[in-house]
Amino acid sequence: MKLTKDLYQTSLSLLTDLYQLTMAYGYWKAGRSENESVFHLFFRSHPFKGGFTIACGLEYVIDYLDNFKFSEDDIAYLATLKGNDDKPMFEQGFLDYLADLKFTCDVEAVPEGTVVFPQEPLIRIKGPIAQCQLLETPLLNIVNYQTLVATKAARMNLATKGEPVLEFGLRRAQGIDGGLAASRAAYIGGCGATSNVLAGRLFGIPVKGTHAHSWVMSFDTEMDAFETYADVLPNNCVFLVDTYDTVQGVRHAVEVGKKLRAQGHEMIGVRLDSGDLAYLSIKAREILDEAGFPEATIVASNDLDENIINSLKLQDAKINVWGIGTKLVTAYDQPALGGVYKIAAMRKDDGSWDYKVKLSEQVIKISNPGVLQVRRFYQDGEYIGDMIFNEVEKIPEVATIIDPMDATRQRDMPANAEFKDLLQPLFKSGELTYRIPTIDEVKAHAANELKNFHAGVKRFINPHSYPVGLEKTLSDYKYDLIRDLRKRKQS
Ligand SMILES: Nc1ncnc2c1ncn2[C@@H]1O[C@H](COP(=O)(O)OP(=O)(O)OP(=O)(O)O)[C@@H](O)[C@H]1O
Ligand SMILES: O=P(O)(O)OC[C@H]1O[C@H](OP(=O)(O)OP(=O)(O)O)[C@H](O)[C@@H]1O
Ligand SMILES: O=C(O)c1cccnc1
Ligand SMILES: [Mg+2]
Repeated sequence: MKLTKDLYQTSLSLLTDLYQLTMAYGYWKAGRSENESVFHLFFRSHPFKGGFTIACGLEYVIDYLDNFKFSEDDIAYLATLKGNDDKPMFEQGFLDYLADLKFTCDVEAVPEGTVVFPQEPLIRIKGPIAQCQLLETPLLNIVNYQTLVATKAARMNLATKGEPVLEFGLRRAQGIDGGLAASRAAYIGGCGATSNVLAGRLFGIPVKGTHAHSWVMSFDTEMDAFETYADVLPNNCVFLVDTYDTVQGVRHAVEVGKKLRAQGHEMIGVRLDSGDLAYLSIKAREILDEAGFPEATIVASNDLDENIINSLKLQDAKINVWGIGTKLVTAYDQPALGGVYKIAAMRKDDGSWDYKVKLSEQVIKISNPGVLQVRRFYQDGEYIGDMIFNEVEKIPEVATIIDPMDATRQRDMPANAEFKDLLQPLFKSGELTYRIPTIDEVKAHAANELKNFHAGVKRFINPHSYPVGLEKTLSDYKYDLIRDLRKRKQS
């Protein structure tokens, strides 16, 4: 395969599971492909046993939808697919339909960087069912991973309490696109910069870095290595001090730092990459301070995550910059977000909606019917609860929310609370109507959002569960529908 030509210049419309295409074929053949439907993309529980999730990936989704089209090359490939009888899987009429297909859906979504909760639709797609169906896999592929990594990054940045986190993960990321998407999501989640130069180029993220052990090892002495680096990049010196003996390494950095200063440059600092990072950072701080480098930064790296950062903070570690790779970009302790995409309504001939529910023995897996919107209530600058409601039905004055997992848990939102609706219009009849924010706006939005939640939601151990519920008439309707479906199942 010629990687760049075949993979990166192809249309992404085939980036879907085969069953989406066979279902689209079925809808078309049965004369149902244009029937209007509503699908929601949502997840069922927070990753990392946490209390919050940062929505991410929407700009990719917008780009995907805006370019959604089957090229001649795609159609030619689909024409080669065969069924079990060795005959073409799809008839020509369907391939012609795909070749002429234009994206015509209405799309609403929660802006990237917004803090979101289980059961809340992140994206809502309304339009011809064949189109909605084809989008399930690519949308989940994009949103699940970026949301996961943005959330992991936010947790790590909460742990460092404002000290910069540098994302160093490219070498451990899940392939080429994984590496790029991770760098983007990590930046949105709060990281200050990435080592990934292509991500810097593509997304406008700051790039930063130090040097590796190989640099030191390629010289006869550590001093030689530091001095040569200082000659070449006098304004970019973060010396990696742990190749042989960390304390000795810090002393060598100080010596080179003094020479740099005499030449009018300032050493940025040192990096620790092994050993007891609490003990060694305290020791390094002492040496640097005594030698007249109180401003020198101490960067730490080595399999860090939010829990180790917390522990290092408790040990009074003197680390000011945190380099994190593997555990960030692989979302190490939970490598996938279980986001799903479910149908929630079909338009009837008389123009009204036929609402849909997926039954399950597990309450958490019963889907929510309706054309859903999320209303977030706030009081005195703090978010107090979210209400999932059916936008096309009238709702009572008093906002009562009912826990979708336990109908006995309900509460009324105060009448004087302010609110905002989270899902914003992106596409109207297939036309993009949304101003795509810059990545720095998205990052700032995520940081602001997190500030507005009670600290309990953000703690790592047994986080407070923020109130999210179904609006009362929606909840009642859902239970009626479930009872109805169960009765039908029995008969
Ligand atoms: N003071 C500390 N408290 C808690 N965790 C720490 C502390 N210092 C380092 N760690 C973490 O402990 C792990 C140490 O990993 P490991 O046992 O491989 O040691 P190492 O220093 O990398 O060893 P080596 O010297 O062989 O490279 C890393 O995840 C590191 O972030
Ligand atoms: O530890 P991470 O969070 O993944 O951060 C990135 C790591 O990548 C580099 O070393 P690498 O892991 O390639 O080698 P080493 O750990 O064996 O030195 C670097 O020195 C960091 O330790
Ligand atoms: O610049 C660094 O220090 C760096 C970059 C990638 C991985 N580890 C460290
Ligand atoms: Mg390593």
